[in-house]
Amino acid sequence: MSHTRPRTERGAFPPGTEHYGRSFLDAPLIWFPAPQADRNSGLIIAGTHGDENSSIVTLSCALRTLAPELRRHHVVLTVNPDGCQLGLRANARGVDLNRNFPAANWREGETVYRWNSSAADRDVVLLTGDKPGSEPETQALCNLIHKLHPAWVVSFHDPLACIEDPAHTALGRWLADAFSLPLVTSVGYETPGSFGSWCADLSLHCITAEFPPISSDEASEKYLKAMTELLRWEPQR
Ligand SMILES: C[C@H](N)C(=O)N[C@H](CCC(=O)O)C(=O)O
Ligand SMILES: N[C@H](CCC[C@H](N)C(=O)O)C(=O)O
Ligand SMILES: [Zn+2]
Repeated sequence: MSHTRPRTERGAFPPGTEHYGRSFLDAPLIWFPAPQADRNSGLIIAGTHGDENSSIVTLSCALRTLAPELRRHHVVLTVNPDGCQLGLRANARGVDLNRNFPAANWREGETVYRWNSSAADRDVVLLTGDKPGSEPETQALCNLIHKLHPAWVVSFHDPLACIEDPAHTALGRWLADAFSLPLVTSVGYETPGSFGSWCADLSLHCITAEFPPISSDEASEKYLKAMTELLRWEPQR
């Protein structure tokens, strides 16, 4: 039996999508439960930053490529659908969701990011939210994780071109090899109130996978095999 659907049948998602809340602008927050779920199932997320499209598209392509009954891990393609619709890093309220998680290190006020990969400085200002976990997209993802108890989470971003796995695990090494990206213990700057900070407070293993600055078109070719294998990854026995 083939592990993949023929290309002609990859236009539509397999059935079985569920909703876990609504965005600020009332878009559905969608997740894709794993047909092969068990206590080892992880959660794969993308689109926390709505302007980081290449991993969203590649993860979508992988979901439509793998024979659905073989998927072991749950997926959220787009944590921040309003940001995607508006072409924003932030959500529709100007909050960087990856600085809004109710982690012990959450900081009130503003945060900054780089305009694009050519920019030397992080000088574009966003908000961190009125309080930890103030945003509906953040709250809904936290609730989904409390319900699912995933064994691990892989969170896709771009364009820093690395696999950040502070815990040095087999999955981190596998990702670095499969995506041909360097394995690091930190992205190299502080991210208070980030998803990874919140996971660390919960002792939930979180790996951040940062694509390089690459188009969705190129990423869907270069990384489709690795992303499809990630959806059914299991540790070597
Ligand atoms: C260049 C891009 N707009 C950006 O902001 N890059 C990083 C953050 C990357 C990410 O959130 O995945 C930055 O340097 O702030
Ligand atoms: N480029 C991402 C890095 C996230 C780092 C990760 N360790 C996390 O805590 O989510 C950001 O600036 O939001
Ligand atoms: Zn990002």
